[in-house]
Amino acid sequence: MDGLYEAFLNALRSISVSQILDVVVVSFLFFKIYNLIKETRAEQLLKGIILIFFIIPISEFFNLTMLHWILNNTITIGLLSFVIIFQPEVRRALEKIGRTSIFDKNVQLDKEEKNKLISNITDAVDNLSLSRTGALIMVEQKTGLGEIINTGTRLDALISSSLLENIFVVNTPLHDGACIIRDKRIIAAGCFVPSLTTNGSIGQHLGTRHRAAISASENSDAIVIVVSEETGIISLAINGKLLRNYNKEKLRNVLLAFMEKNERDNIGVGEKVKQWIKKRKNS
Ligand SMILES: Nc1ncnc2c1ncn2[C@@H]1O[C@H](COP(=O)(O)OP(=O)(O)OP(=O)(O)O)[C@@H](O)[C@H]1O
Repeated sequence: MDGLYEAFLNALRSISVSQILDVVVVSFLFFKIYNLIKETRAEQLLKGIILIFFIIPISEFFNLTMLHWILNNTITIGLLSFVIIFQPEVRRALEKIGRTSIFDKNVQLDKEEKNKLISNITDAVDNLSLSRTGALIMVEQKTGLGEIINTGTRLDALISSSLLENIFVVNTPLHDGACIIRDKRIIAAGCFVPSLTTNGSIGQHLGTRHRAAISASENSDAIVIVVSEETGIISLAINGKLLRNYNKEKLRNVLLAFMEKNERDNIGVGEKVKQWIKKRKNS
């Protein structure tokens, strides 16, 4: 027993700081990668690939030559197909990594400004829905929407519900396409979203406006609001998912929750430390 204990201690002593660091960094990376793709189509496939990684050494240990050969080749082809099939998810994940702030802090609206912005949006969207006027509104978050903005007409006007409503009046020059909101301003209108979603699970009854909204939310962290011209239904596209049947109150709550979540996610380490110290002082 003493020998075993001694051997255990020796094994512990032989672990270097760099090895511990190595394990911590790799675990952190795996955790981050999993977080990036969880709840996407890629999650199941990645779980499968990880499972195969564990089975490979077992098949080698038991000398199961054919299984070992098949699994080895599956891994190579699987990783390649993963990148090809899940190109939108991989792209979104890489963009998310690019958005991760370490020291920078986003310009944040104060509570009053945020409430005013949300009221302007929800008032306009509610009226557009009642009058069955089709609309596509993108609220920019951390991903810059410059590419989309450049396809439309720049307005750079302080947001108001009446201006937002006016943009989508049928047969006016800017009503077709998307309107982009950045901070408290309507930056552009009549913008073209360069792709439509290829997600096969979207209902056939949804046309190009809704598909463009989902695509925009697949490729950015923007909050995208759609009003259907046909039904007046208000939908939200966020992170590649379309959430249907919103009313004014529900939309207000969700917009507030998402904006606050994004703010929390986007603050830099410096700010997080400051908040932690403040919390400790107050407790
Ligand atoms: N790629 C795009 N970028 C921006 N706006 C788009 C894009 N594709 C379509 N739209 C907008 O959607 C309108 C067409 O909507 P369509 O009827 O095809 O979609 P829908 O999802 O069925 O919406 P609705 O329920 O309002 O009819 C276009 O006139 C245009 O304003």
